[in-house]
Amino acid sequence: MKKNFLPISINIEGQKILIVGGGESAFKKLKILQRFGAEVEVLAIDVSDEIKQSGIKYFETAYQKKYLTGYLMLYSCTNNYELDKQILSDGEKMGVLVNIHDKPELCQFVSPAIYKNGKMTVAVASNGEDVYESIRLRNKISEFLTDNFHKN
Ligand SMILES: C[C@@]1(CC(=O)O)C2=NC(=C\c3[nH]c(c(CCC(=O)O)c3CC(=O)O)Cc3[nH]c(c(CC(=O)O)c3CCC(=O)O)/C=C3\N/C(=C\2)[C@@H](CCC(=O)O)[C@]3(C)CC(=O)O)/[C@H]1CCC(=O)O
Ligand SMILES: NC(=O)c1ccc[n+]([C@@H]2O[C@H](COP(=O)([O-])OP(=O)(O)OC[C@H]3O[C@@H](n4cnc5c(N)ncnc54)[C@H](O)[C@@H]3O)[C@@H](O)[C@H]2O)c1
Repeated sequence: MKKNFLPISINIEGQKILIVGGGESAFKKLKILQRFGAEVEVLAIDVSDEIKQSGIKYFETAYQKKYLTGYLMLYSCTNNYELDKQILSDGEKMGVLVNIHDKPELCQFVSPAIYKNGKMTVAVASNGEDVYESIRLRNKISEFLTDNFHKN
């Protein structure tokens, strides 16, 4: 079924967010979420050293549905498509919003390309259909704003 993603801004200051998967993609996602004040936790069979050293709470274990309790939302960055399908189904049942990294067909929400400067945020998205165009447009906007308004 065709998806229609509504762009909204959610307050995640102090909210618990779970990342399933502990590799490079999970680390990138962690950095973005921390910029917005979330209390991020990571659950994965193997958690990378850079995630361990970032000081966040992590669980080095295999995913199970019971671990979803208490989270506002969840980002899955695993390397297992069947597991990702299961996580989406579990999230829907448990009332946890699910994003499966780079898999729009398994996402309840998608992440836009962001330019953030103080309280102002510009978010560019393509309804999950053309991420490279989102990144290109964000970069153009970012250059324009930096040149015209945010010169140091
Ligand atoms: C904007 C950003 C936000 C973020 O992730 O926070 C984001 N992707 C980012 C980066 C990025 N994504 C990809 C690469 C190349 C990596 C590589 O190949 O090495 C890089 C570059 C990189 O990693 O540097 C590949 C990719 N991504 C998706 C697919 C599948 C597909 O499109 O079908 C494919 C494979 C495409 C192909 O077939 O080639 C899907 C999604 N990516 C989205 C968001 C959502 C759509 C948003 C929208 O509506 O436009 C959506 C639908 C789901 C989601 O993940 O939420 C972040 C910008 C970081 C920044 O610069 O700030
Ligand atoms: N690395 C990138 O830059 C990149 C770029 C584009 C797309 N992707 C996609 O993003 C996803 C993740 O990429 P990555 O490079 O971070 O992968 P990775 O292989 O480094 O990490 C996968 C993580 O999933 C965990 N995992 C697997 N099965 C699990 C289970 N049952 N329970 C708990 N944890 C489990 C592993 O322990 C590991 O920490 C993949 O689908 C990949 O195709 C990654």
